[in-house]
Amino acid sequence: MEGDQGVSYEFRTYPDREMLAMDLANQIAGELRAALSHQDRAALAVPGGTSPGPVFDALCAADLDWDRVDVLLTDERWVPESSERSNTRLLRERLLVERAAAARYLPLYAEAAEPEERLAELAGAIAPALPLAVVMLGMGADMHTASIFPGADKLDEALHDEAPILLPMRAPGAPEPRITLSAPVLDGALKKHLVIYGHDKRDVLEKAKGLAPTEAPINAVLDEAVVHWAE
Ligand SMILES: O=C1O[C@H](COP(=O)(O)O)[C@@H](O)[C@H](O)[C@H]1O
Repeated sequence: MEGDQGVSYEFRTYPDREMLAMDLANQIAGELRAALSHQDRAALAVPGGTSPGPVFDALCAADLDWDRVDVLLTDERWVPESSERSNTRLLRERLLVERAAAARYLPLYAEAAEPEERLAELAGAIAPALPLAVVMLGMGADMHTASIFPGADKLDEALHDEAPILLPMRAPGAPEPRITLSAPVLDGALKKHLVIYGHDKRDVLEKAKGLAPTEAPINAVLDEAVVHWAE
């Protein structure tokens, strides 16, 4: 296990991204099966961005009771699904296909100019699905995870122990408003996986060690997680 200051995680290195994607998809499928063996439904939260696509490609074919799985994003850019920047679009194209098409999708976006207009309604649909059985996370070069960015307007609220399920978020590095699951919801998942590729992100994770979550939001969700890394 690596980490410090109360944040301890396992770091797994893979020979390449393909192996990482296959192995992680198998692990997540196994964790969902295990959850479904003792509960009616299980929730899986997944990131958007550039990293998760290959894992989705493998996971969508997993043999499990997808009709008892709730799938949601860890965060969304406040853009319609027609946008290239929509995380929902990625999910629909690469995860909610094949066997996984039977899963129930809990959206983080609904048509409105600003996330605040639909926040209560979206959070209300997610509440019964919690706690998450499994969360897969990504991390940006600025140490953000989901849409919990350093310097964001609602950073403190999102990190707070009593944070609501969902928060709208605006940050200097994010071109559009965001909506994100809060840190306690992400951290409360029974199984947590972080996927990162390349030496730059490995260095970023190393530099995050010892930093407060306000500087390195990834530290708010990393304890007891498994980090999956390939070049
Ligand atoms: O904007 C986002 O960025 C992070 C990291 O994305 P990546 O492309 O560097 O993997 C992602 O985890 C998050 O879901 C997404 O909205």
